[in-house]
Amino acid sequence: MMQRCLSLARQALGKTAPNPLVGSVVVKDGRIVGEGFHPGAGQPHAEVFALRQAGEQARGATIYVSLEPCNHYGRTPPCSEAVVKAGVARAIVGMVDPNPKVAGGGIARLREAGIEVIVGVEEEACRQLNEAFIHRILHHRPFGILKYAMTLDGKIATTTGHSAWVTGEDARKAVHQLRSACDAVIVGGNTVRSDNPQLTSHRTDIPNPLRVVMSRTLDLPENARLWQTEEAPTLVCTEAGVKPEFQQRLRDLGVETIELESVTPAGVMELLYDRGSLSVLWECGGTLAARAIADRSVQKVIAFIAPKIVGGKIAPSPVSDLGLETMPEALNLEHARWYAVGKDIAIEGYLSE
Ligand SMILES: Nc1nc(O)c(N)c(N[C@@H]2O[C@H](COP(=O)(O)O)[C@@H](O)[C@H]2O)n1
Ligand SMILES: [Zn+2]
Repeated sequence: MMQRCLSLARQALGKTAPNPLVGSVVVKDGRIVGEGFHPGAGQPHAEVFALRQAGEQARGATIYVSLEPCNHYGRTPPCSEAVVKAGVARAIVGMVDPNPKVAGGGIARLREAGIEVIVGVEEEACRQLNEAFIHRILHHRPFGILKYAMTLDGKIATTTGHSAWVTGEDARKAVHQLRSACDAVIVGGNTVRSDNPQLTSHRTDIPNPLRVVMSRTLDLPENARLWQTEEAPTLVCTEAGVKPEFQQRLRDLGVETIELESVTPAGVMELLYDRGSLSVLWECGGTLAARAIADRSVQKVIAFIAPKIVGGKIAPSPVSDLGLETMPEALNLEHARWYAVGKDIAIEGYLSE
């Protein structure tokens, strides 16, 4: 049943920021009588949909929910009260809500009302689904994911800068899916000039992230595909007073421009936090990736590795200088795992906090 909650919750991937992904199921006499998920901020929570569908059958039933029911008035009233009012006998909760406004209060309220509560069922899977929400709540920053595709000899392009395509079709589709699950995707000016990317999900049935370009100099092409594709919003971050006429031309094309005091990864992550982002995908080149890692704007790394070799002394690699001199200084990914994606493999893991 908790797995069912998780797959319901996933239906809203990329749509709930700054809220978590949550699914809920109401079970009576071994049969599902109600289910729901949280579709997005401002809309009812998962439990409310599941209880609504269950109606009178919720009385004496068991409710499963992947995140502790909330116990506060936010954009919506507390779910704990809705669960109590519905006369549910038992609640099975995936994980405690790290939001300080909840943090065990929802569970305490249910117990106080005489409801039996079991906490921590499929907890690992529940935590993983909401890793970005947990990070955002605890660190007041979006969760940063660095994604890159490289050859077996660690290059993201040839010595001439040619990079289309390092990996095969399956890995590219996986990246489109990943973009759709994130709230923003960031590149630097170099990537716009060299790759001219679209940075969309390339599908109409899944969401697109906000596309963010970091460029101190605004040395960017007038006809980049980013300004010519309207299916996703675009934000260009630059410094005060840089190329005002070019900024105006971008705005005329529907691109938002913003002047920051300093265009650093941490500065842009702060801006995206203020705008409610949960997860941010870094799809940049090696120089910006190194800066993002150095200022702790990357929490997770997903590397796609293609079984091909390009060689070349000056061919670019996915992360440039981190100032490390010996192998023991290397950043080891925690909880690393690998899996096949078509003919390529993906390795992912977490940078320690
Ligand atoms: N248990 C649970 N189910 C859901 O479907 C949810 N969206 C949440 N979210 C928690 O409540 C906070 C948001 O509240 P509002 O949508 O503003 O009313 C969010 O931060 C979570 O703590 N919980
Ligand atoms: Zn709620």
